[in-house]
Amino acid sequence: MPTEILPAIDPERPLLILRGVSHGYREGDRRRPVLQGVDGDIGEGRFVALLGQSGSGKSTLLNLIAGLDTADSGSIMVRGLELNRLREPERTLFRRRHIGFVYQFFNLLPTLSVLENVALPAELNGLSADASRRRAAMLLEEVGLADRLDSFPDSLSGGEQQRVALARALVHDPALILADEPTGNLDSATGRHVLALLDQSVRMRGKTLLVATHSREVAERADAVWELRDGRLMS
Ligand SMILES: Nc1ncnc2c1ncn2[C@@H]1O[C@H](COP(=O)(O)OP(=O)(O)OP(=O)(O)O)[C@@H](O)[C@H]1O
Repeated sequence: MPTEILPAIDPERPLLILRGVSHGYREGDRRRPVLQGVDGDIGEGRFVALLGQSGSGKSTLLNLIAGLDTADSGSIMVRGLELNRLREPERTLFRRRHIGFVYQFFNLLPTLSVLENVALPAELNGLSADASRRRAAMLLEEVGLADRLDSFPDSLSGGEQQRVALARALVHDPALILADEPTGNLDSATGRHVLALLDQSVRMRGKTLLVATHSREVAERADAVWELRDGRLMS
């Protein structure tokens, strides 16, 4: 698929602007609303924690920002690029190029080695196999896994798998990192380590981070806290 079809993002424009974002899911013959007019802005290099009760719509919002789904109405702009105007193949390219995603259950590919898992997003963005592997190895060293490059994900602990997932989210130098309960499946000490690495990606690499979480500890580290209540953001 040619990468040229993705409209350019403008580095001068605000990183993320949400205006009146609404979304619901079909339930029988009606649509049950989940998000009902979400407004919010995130500037470059900020760490925002997204809180809200179970079922309040945190994952729904992250999926919309990642371009995995299209909002029913409203506007989601990433550096001037209006996601709701993109067609499916463009949204795939947008996500591949500009988003790093960290999931609660890691989502590593079991048949690829640790190094291959991390190198893949860089290769998908057109970097050569050699350069992708070099960059992947460097990031894996930074998260303390230099000696596990040839291991397979199922031989790693949860915390190690999440560190691989974090390296994978950074390898293609995305504009925005989205993390959905990244510490939710880890014990508290391991969760703290992963949180410190996420925080480092903001403080040292200037990355922008939006983390859906139930953890007060994550919220305390963040620059700002968004809380989803009744389909809207309270800040
Ligand atoms: N694909 C889907 N089809 C139908 N309903 C869905 C779908 N995805 C989510 N929902 C519903 O939308 C609501 C919001 O779900 P979502 O996963 O976004 O909440 P959440 O805040 O991330 O919850 P949690 O903290 O439990 O992960 C829930 O009621 C959920 O059942």
